[in-house]
Amino acid sequence: MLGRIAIVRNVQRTALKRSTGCSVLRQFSVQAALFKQPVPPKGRSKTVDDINKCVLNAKYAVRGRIPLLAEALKTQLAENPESLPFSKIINANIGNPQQLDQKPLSFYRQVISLIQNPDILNQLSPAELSKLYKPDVIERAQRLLKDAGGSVGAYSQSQGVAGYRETVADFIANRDGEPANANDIFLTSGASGSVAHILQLFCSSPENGCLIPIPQYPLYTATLALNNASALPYFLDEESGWSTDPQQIEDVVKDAIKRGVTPTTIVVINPGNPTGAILSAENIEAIFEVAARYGLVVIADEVYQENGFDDVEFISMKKVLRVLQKTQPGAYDNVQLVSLHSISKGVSGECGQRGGYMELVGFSEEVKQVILKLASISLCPVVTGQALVDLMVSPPKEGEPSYEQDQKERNAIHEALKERASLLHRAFQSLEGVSCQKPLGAMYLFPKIDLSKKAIAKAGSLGMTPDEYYCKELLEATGICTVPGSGFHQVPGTFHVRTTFLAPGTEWIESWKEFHEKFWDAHRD
Ligand SMILES: Cc1ncc(COP(=O)(O)O)c(C=O)c1O
Repeated sequence: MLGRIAIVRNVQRTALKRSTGCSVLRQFSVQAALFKQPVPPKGRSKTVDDINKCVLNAKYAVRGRIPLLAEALKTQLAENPESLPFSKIINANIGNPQQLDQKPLSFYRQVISLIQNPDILNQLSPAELSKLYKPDVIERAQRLLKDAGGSVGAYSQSQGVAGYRETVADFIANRDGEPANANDIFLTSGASGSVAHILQLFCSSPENGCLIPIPQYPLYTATLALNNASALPYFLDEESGWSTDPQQIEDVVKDAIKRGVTPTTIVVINPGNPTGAILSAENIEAIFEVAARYGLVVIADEVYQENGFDDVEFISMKKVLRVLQKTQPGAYDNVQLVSLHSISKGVSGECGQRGGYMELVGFSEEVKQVILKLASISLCPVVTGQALVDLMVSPPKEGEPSYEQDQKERNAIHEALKERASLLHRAFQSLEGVSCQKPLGAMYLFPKIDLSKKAIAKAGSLGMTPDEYYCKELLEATGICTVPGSGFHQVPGTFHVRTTFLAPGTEWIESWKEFHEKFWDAHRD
């Protein structure tokens, strides 16, 4: 009761204080007092103005304005299929293979089905089981379950299941011909989880920063924005197949230091997203030279290492580092490398299952413990995602029962991707005002579109960047959803569009060509 009276008095006092002639409020407070209604104190609801500015500043173009418009059009199509000039949305905006009809590899899913439902293993007789699953599927499922402590529903070690990390270490050792240690491997929720950990560690304020390639994958600028750290762009050279210029990298480092920003890390995406370029061993050596001179942690984003075409060999950064360390003893001992891989890409395409790993090279035990602490804050990555990492790095081997079927499926995916990449590349080459570097790997093309002054002015009048305007018009005319090059950053004054070549069929390529011709004619200067 006393509390209520106090509240009423408060209301009266506040109303009186604010009133200065406002009789309505005074009347209200008198009424409230009369009826002795409790007026609970109320805090202000939070609005966008209250949100952490770092979060507000972070941008992520692959799920930006154009994909949002695509979602709205998808809903419109579902409600009224005749209302648009196309019958479906083609999601060429994101490297999400299974959204675009890529079939999951049977071996993976058979093993996963058993570890998710171990009753099948435990309750069926061996004869019944062998009718459903090949022996190597059963063996792998049993091993994965045992390594995980019996159930994938239990938290694992924060660093990832030890047995799975052993498999990853074996894979790296075979790939590079250099030893790898399971203690240096962290299993993560996709490569994105690794990036979040490493950038959080070394990029924590505007006074330190990370060198990122331009064009870049927006995960990097977004994560740096979340950490309120500086992105230090270095430009890839489009005309020479998106090559990396070590002199320019060094200039960026020197310039940052002059401005009071300490460069701590450098990102190298190889094979490149969105460029599709693959770095040569010489290119990689030159990057390590700069990294060694300025003490930069090298983040090697190698999630597309399986996506190579035209026999251009992918060489891991770890392998090149080890060669440098052997041939020039002492000169590269200080280099620290974090290399990333993921189940989302390659022929696996298991983006939704969130699995990946990072290998740490050249870090002290103390630093690794801090990374472990960071990993333990989110307990552990999804355990089935971890199991898929094991499956990705150790597919059925020749002579094993699932080998032939698995190879057939892998080759079919690989060939389809290669064919579509070259088809789309040829289509872009044939379009007026468009040039496009030949993709050597990854899943994307990044054509340059020399938009006219008229198109640029029209975009400005709509409050859009010119490439965003092109993407919007493309989407509204054909249903093809792409990402404006500005989301990946680009040389000022140039305009690009990023598209995946994952979408099946060729009709969408034809409708893009038709759209472009009309757009071009309508926007001639
Ligand atoms: C270059 C690059 N790195 C990292 C990622 C994130 O991959 P994940 O799904 O493993 O988090 C992507 C996704 O498209 C990517 O293109």
